[in-house]
Amino acid sequence: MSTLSEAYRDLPHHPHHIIPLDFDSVRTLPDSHVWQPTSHASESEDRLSIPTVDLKDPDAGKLIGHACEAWGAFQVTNHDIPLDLFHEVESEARRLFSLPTGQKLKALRSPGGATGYGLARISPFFNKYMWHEGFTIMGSSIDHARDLWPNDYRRFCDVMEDYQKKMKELAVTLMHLVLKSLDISEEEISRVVSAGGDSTALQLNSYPLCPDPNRAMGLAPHTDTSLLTILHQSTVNGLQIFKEGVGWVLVSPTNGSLVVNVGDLLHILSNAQFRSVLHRVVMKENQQRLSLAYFYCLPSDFHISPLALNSTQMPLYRSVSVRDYIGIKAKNLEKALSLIRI
Ligand SMILES: C=C1C[C@]23C[C@@]1(O)CC[C@H]2[C@@]12CCC[C@@](C)(C(=O)O1)[C@H]2[C@@H]3C(=O)O
Ligand SMILES: O=C(O)CCC(=O)C(=O)O
Ligand SMILES: [Fe+2]
Repeated sequence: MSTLSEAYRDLPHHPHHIIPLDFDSVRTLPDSHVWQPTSHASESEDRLSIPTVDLKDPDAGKLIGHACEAWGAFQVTNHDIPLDLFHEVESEARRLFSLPTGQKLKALRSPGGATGYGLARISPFFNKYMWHEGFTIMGSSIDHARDLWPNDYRRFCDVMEDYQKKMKELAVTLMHLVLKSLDISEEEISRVVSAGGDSTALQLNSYPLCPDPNRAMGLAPHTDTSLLTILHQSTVNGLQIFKEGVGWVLVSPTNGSLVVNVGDLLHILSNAQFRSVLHRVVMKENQQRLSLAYFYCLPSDFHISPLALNSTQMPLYRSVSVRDYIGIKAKNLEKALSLIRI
């Protein structure tokens, strides 16, 4: 099996698109980080929100299916992940992002690497920089953590491992419900879900305090490449998802609930019945914002094609390896799905 990180090895980034700004040293927003003002759904539409699904509801599978079809996203409650764990991960993430820039750069993602400290991978597609720094973990974080805290890395690694373990269990539960709602056979469900187990990533996102939040962009519009993404947001607003016919809709953090997004791989697998959701992070508040995004993906040598087809449906996408899809998306951020359309 080929790990997910292998897929990024031949897609090196220029250091300009890896090294974040020294956010602590700037007093005004540099021109390189100034974006056009962002549009927003109207106030009445702003009251719209993505569906919330109680995981203990006997109808959870059906409700998740409807949410994925209508929104490509939902919030999940009653997931049994203790609130304390979110607080511990947030506290370790804060410890990391509050290190001096020179120290954080010791864990910088290498040009062909997938893990470590740096800008979002989508950075090269935009002519302005985002007000964002990230830290990507795939399994153990020991190598980077040792570089950051030579004598004090254990706690960070343990907390991140514990969180990834809990997230994986939740992702497996959600994947079973999602795929069942698509009427995919048990055999196919097991094949997909078991392949996903070792191809996951945890992204710690920080949106530092910004001198001019209205002209900055936290994270530019994108869809995730994953099957599913499970997101925890700190108490600060900023995440918006795009709903056709409505516009950008705010997803406010609610204590303990997690946001689940449909990613491109599930979009392909479901033959576009569940569409990967466009989302972004805007900087409206005068506070640092943190989020934890867990990506449930597939190994790079997995060949993905539409599975949810009845006898009258034609596949909309050709079969493609995850490695090739990531390669296509690395060159064409927005058009990747249309480039594999039959
Ligand atoms: C598994 C992954 C998804 C991701 C690329 C990555 O290897 C780890 C970082 C992820 C992230 C987080 C911020 C947004 C995003 C588009 C990016 O630039 O890096 C996603 C990537 C993705 O979904 O393609
Ligand atoms: O910070 C957020 O709320 C969203 C993060 C995100 O979209 C991502 O990591 O892919
Ligand atoms: Fe995302």
